[in-house]
Amino acid sequence: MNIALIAHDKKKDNLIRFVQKYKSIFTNHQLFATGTTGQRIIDETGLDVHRFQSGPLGGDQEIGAFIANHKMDLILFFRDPLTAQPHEPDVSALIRLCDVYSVPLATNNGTAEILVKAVERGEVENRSTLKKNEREEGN
Ligand SMILES: O=C(CO)COP(=O)(O)O
Repeated sequence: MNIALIAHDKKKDNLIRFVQKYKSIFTNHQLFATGTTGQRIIDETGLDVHRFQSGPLGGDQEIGAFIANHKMDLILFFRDPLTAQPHEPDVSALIRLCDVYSVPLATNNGTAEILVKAVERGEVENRSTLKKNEREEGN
């Protein structure tokens, strides 16, 4: 399963703690992240992470492109709702694409807890498999 991990600056500590807590689950999946978030996860958890550009430099859009190509199965995006982001349009576009493609998205710790437990139980669908099945069924 391809999982994207993203956190705004004031939520990065929060995300790191979350990834450490569920490291045994994350270790079984392919992890992707925006640049700074990804580097911190690598440094502080030892997990293998594919890093995109930093969010303000296009990282959110790169993850969006993966979503549009059915290559991202889950997004955990620890957003900071109290700080204006210079790349707010990119943030909105990423969230919009999750809705366009029905990709599960958590924007806070509480929802992320629920989703990661669903991943552990094997309840989150793999997008590429889902797309292949739809093609075969002619949808
Ligand atoms: O800004 C971000 C998401 O919108 C996160 O980017 P960084 O992980 O590079 O800080």
